[in-house]
Amino acid sequence: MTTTSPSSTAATALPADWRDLIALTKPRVISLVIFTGLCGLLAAPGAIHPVLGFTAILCIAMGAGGAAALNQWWEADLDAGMKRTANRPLPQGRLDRTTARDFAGVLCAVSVFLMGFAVGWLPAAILAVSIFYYSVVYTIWLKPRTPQNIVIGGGAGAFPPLIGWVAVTGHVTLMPVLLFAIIFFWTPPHFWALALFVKSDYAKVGIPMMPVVAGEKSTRRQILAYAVLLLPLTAAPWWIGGTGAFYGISALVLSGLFLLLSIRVGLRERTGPEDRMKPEKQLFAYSILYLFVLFAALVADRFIML
Ligand code: HEM
Ligand SMILES: CC(C)=CCC/C(C)=C/CC/C(C)=C/COP(=O)(O)OP(=O)(O)O
Repeated sequence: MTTTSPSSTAATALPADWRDLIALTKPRVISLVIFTGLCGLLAAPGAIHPVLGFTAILCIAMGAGGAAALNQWWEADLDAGMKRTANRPLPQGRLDRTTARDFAGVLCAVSVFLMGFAVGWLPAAILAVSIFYYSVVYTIWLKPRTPQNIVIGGGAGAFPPLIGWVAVTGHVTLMPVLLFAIIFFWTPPHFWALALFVKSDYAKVGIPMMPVVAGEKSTRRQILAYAVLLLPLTAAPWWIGGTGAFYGISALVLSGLFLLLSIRVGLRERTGPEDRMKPEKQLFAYSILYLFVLFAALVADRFIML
């Protein structure tokens, strides 16, 4: 993919600004990715030397940032066509594509090798899989092809707590798999709530997101189905004895509210223009707060149980 606008050609001569490099890593989105990775590390049974723990989180941050940068490098032309993404550094021509690609490649490579040499090759392998999953499986393969792109692609952002956990314990058990599953099944309602109110953007650039292909009604029902599933799934770590009641009750309350907001979105039949979709915007905003607080409760519970 090449950026062809005259303004971007002129801008390739400019030195890369560090703020644009940071923007390439989608810092706001990956803040939650890093947080869930940190929570996986802190909730795992056992201990890790603080320097190694810090290194593991740094590697997750670099890997997630590098994968997000690869995503933006690949999608520069698509991003240029959508209102939400048109101001990014590549479509604006503030950064040249080669710099972006090299920056992304270095971040990804350093994250995997540093994780491998300093922390362990199992967390490094899972990190490599998640980078590949986001930048190739989701971005290149699934996203332009199927409305199930984020259902299958949801795996990409679900790995960090598993990586954090395995960095401490050295092996995969049911608990970190449950943490993976929680994020995996959280992703569709998180994203489709947003997709409902930016549907026209995706339609314009031909990305087959669920509301564009299956329509609003079907998307709303599917959001509701995932929210129903999240209620028992988020409580499962408590039921299997992996956490105490503090986490279990927090999960039920948080997921109960998630379900209520999803019912409001899921059962809505008539909607106005995209800028009037208040319940959808509220569900999207809450989805982010929800995951932050749920994972914070997991860690708090571990310290309560000690
Ligand atoms: C395939 C999976 C996912 C898709 C398609 C997706 C999509 C999106 C999109 C399009 C946005 C708007 C961002 C923007 O305008 O730049 C967003 C926001 C966000 N996402 Fe996701 N997301 C996914 C998974 C995740 C995961 C796994 C996490 C964290 C665990 C996450 C955390 C966030 C956060 C924190 C924001 C808000 C960023 C802000 O405040 O600007 N997302 N997501
Ligand atoms: C450790 C590791 C590699 C984790 C992967 C982390 C990661 C950044 C996961 C979230 C996936 C994500 C931000 C999708 C955004 O969708 P999009 O890319 O379709 O959004 P856009 O339209 O805003 O570009």
